[in-house]
Amino acid sequence: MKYIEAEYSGPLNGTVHIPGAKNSSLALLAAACLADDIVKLEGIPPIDDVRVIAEISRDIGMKMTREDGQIVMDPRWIHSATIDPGKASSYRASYYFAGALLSKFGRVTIGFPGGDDFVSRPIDQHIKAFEALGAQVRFFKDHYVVEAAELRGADIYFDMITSGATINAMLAAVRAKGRTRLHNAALDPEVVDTAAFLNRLGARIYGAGTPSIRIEGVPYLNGGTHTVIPDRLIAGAFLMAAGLRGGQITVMDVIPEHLSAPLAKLEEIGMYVERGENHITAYGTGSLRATRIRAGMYPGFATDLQQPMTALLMQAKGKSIVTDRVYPKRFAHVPQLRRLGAEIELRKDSAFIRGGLPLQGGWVHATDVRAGISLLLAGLTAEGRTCITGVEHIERGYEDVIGSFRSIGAKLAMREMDAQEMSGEFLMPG
Ligand SMILES: CC(=O)N[C@H]1[C@@H](OP(=O)(O)OP(=O)(O)OC[C@H]2O[C@@H](n3ccc(=O)[nH]c3=O)[C@H](O)[C@@H]2O)O[C@H](CO)[C@@H](O)[C@@H]1O
Ligand SMILES: C=C(OP(=O)(O)O)C(=O)O
Repeated sequence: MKYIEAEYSGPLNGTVHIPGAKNSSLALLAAACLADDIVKLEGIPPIDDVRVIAEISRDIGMKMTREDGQIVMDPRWIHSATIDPGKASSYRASYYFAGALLSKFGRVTIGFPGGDDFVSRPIDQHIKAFEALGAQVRFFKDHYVVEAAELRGADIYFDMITSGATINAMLAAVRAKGRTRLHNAALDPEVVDTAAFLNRLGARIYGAGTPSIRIEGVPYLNGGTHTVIPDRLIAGAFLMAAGLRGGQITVMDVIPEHLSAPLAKLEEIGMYVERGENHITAYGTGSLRATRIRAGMYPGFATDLQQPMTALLMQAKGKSIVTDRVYPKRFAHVPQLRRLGAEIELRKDSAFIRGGLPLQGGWVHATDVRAGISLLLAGLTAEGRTCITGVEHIERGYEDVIGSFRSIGAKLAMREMDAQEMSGEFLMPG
């Protein structure tokens, strides 16, 4: 079994090129099914979730190849809208295949979504959107079936702001008959990116990035080329790393506006942030102030950044509080951080952090991609060796986590467990 070994590293300094966004890529790759000709996508990261999509694409007859850094998708020969339950449940965004295949096939059979486990991740709003457009949805043990003889435009009111259901409703409505209006839509950059991509193929989506999106159905979509937006979550975590020990990190090829809320927090706790046109530099000043984080939907502080932020706030003297309004139970990283000596209490859906305490290396387990990054950052500030298992979760979102952090001076290595380590002595649950 693989694990990441992290050692105390001192200030981190350097420049990191930020890859295309995982969460946008997963939507765009499924959205390519809607086209009637070849689609080329630039900047899709070669991460594990994308490898699963390549397998699904092969199963349904969509040719997917990587040529000169572009992903080329040929949706003209798709012959099946049945997605293997095992593959669907090995990542979260498989649900986009339901929205993307429905208008062409009238019936999609697909396994339940997997992905990071935050206690509860319902898909009722996706189902509500499909039903509003005229589909019937039936549930079975390990899969569900979405069926619609014809999709007709409708008004859809989301009960809460959800990026996944907003994108999925757009995918289903693009080739529906007539006008669809999405109310209380998510504002996330990934929603805007998916709409921009579909519009490039000939879709008519208006208002993406606002709470009201209007979609005028079209009978077909052309091929085309699109570049995925940069990964704001990877960028955010690197910028936080600059604050750990007073370093200086520049993230290149980003859209600084996508990170407004986290950057404001970094400044609030005493870091210095310089915003360029397509880059951001964060400077750690060596002393951090405690603060209050309330993770919320975009443009709020991203739930996917509260875990690396927690690792950073462990370095800020005083009491910080982190609350997650999107996933109130998303604190699986906390018991693991405690194993390194962190004093963090979980009360009423908030983490109360007593910062400024020394950390001591140990064995910890990453239960999801951002928890893994949180543990990695903490490991870089702990005395001795921190060993992080659950690497497969981190690799769902990062192409080369070791290489990219090493390029800024982090002492990290990928290791294989030896016989003694495999005996389980080090793998006690949190
Ligand atoms: C692949 C992908 O893009 N994943 C991201 C996406 O997940 P995902 O698309 O699953 O998250 P959503 O934006 O849909 O979820 C937002 C909130 O709505 C709730 N909800 C959502 C759908 C639904 O049918 N019913 C419902 O109650 C969720 O429980 C959550 O509280 O957005 C999350 C919130 O920014 C991020 O943490 C994930 O990294
Ligand atoms: C929650 C995340 O991913 P997913 O929705 O794919 O599980 C994440 O990227 O932090």
